[in-house]
Amino acid sequence: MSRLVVVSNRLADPRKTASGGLAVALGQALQASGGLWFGWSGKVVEDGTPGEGDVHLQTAGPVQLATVDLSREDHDSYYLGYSNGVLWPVFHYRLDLADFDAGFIGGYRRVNQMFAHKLAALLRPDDVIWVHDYHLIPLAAELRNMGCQQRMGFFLHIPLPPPLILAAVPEHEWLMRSLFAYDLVGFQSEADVAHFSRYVGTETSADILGEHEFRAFGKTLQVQAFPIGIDVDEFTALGRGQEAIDMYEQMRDEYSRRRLLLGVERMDYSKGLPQRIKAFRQLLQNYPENLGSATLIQIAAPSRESVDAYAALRQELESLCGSVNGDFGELDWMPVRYIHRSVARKRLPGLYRAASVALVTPLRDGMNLVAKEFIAAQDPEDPGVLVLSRFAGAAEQMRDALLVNPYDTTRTAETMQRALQMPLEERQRRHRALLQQIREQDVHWWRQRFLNALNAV
Ligand SMILES: O=P(O)(O)OC[C@H]1O[C@H](O[C@H]2O[C@H](CO)[C@@H](O)[C@H](O)[C@H]2O)[C@H](O)[C@@H](O)[C@@H]1O
Ligand SMILES: O=c1ccn([C@@H]2O[C@H](COP(=O)(O)OP(=O)(O)O)[C@@H](O)[C@H]2O)c(=O)[nH]1
Repeated sequence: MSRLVVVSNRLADPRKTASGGLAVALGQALQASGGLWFGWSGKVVEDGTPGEGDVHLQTAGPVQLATVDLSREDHDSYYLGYSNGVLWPVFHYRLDLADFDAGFIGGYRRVNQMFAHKLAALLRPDDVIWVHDYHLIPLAAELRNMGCQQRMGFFLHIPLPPPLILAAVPEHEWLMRSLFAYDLVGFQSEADVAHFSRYVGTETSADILGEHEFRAFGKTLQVQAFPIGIDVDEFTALGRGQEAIDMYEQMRDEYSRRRLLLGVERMDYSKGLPQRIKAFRQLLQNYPENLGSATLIQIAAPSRESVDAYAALRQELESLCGSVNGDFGELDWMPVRYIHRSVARKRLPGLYRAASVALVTPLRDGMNLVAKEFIAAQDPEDPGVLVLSRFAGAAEQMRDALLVNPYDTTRTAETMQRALQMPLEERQRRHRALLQQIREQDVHWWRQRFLNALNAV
């Protein structure tokens, strides 16, 4: 049987809990199949030489980890600069936040070439290679240049924007052409597939052979939606752990007289945090019965803090939380509990279970695994309600959540109120349907479907 080789910028020891959706999901997927996981070690070498980095090999259960260090210059131009300063904002429709510094692309190409070079030395002829995310779009093209002929698939964890937005990236043609070095490209949603198809139709001379098949640059490419899921059983088991139980009991006691609304994410402008706080303010203003009761716990885990847009977001969010607390808080009640730290994944199920309402309201999100984890953590007899942005990839699957447009503050506040007031029978019915959905399309289903499609090419 072929060995699975997974390549991603971010990786984590699959035996330990990780934060960040990609590392969590790939850890779970690889734990099941075994194989090699190749990526950045997370280490930055201050005086390292650009384009060079040591490879560290480590065995973690059925998975072999191969990680590469990055020099400071490579980290800043490839990871912070091009990946998170250009591709991330543009792919999340935020042209206003993109920093099109011409210096970044050199680092992006250099690191992709270095990854290809280091990875090629570890490959076997019958390996199946699965590359992940926007950091590594040109990796297959680099591997092919070096003569690698293995099957290669690519999965984009973030959204693909419509062609006219994508075209704002100066190197868009090169990036999209690079995708044709893969045998299969997967996106999170049907909307992303439609954007790819429109791009190919309007910006290239490719032939559209079918809904999922494109031919260009002498190569045929399969493209499909593969919405990522979670390991529901693993997450349920995490919920039975002592850390989660302690967290649940602590929250339940503290909020026995109050209603808890919860937001959990990385501090990222794609997650719609300021808009959420504004909607929560309106909830307190328009529905005064919530005063002294409704409490929003907002976990905003630090992320990519050296990118300017992230530092600005932090300031804006802290000022909004402060003003809601100043205007509405009482000596014995603060409406917003904002925490700029990550919560260990082991404790999260307890926090989710204690919440009456989860607010998952990104302005744009590839998928959003928190939405799925929240459903997995609920007590089916007395479940909380999921308020979900229609702009999260998860909204294509999770139709029984309360879907909102996070830009529409008044309606989002109205939906928060509806969630807080939802009768038990409706909560149970919606939760049942959502739980069934996340069970059917879980992380194992995602991995199997992608790999089956890749093997069938
Ligand atoms: O690695 P970081 O820069 O610290 O960022 C964390 C990850 O963020 C993004 O996650 C995405 O993948 C999730 C799983 O498919 C998906 O649910 C979410 O909507 C995406 O935003 C990013 O795509 C990853 O590469 C990062 O590792
Ligand atoms: O304080 C935190 C915040 C997030 N997470 C985890 O990080 C992942 C976030 O994934 P998601 O797809 O929601 O968003 P991303 O951060 O990948 O954009 C989820 O598994 C969360 O449980 C965590 O463990 N602690």
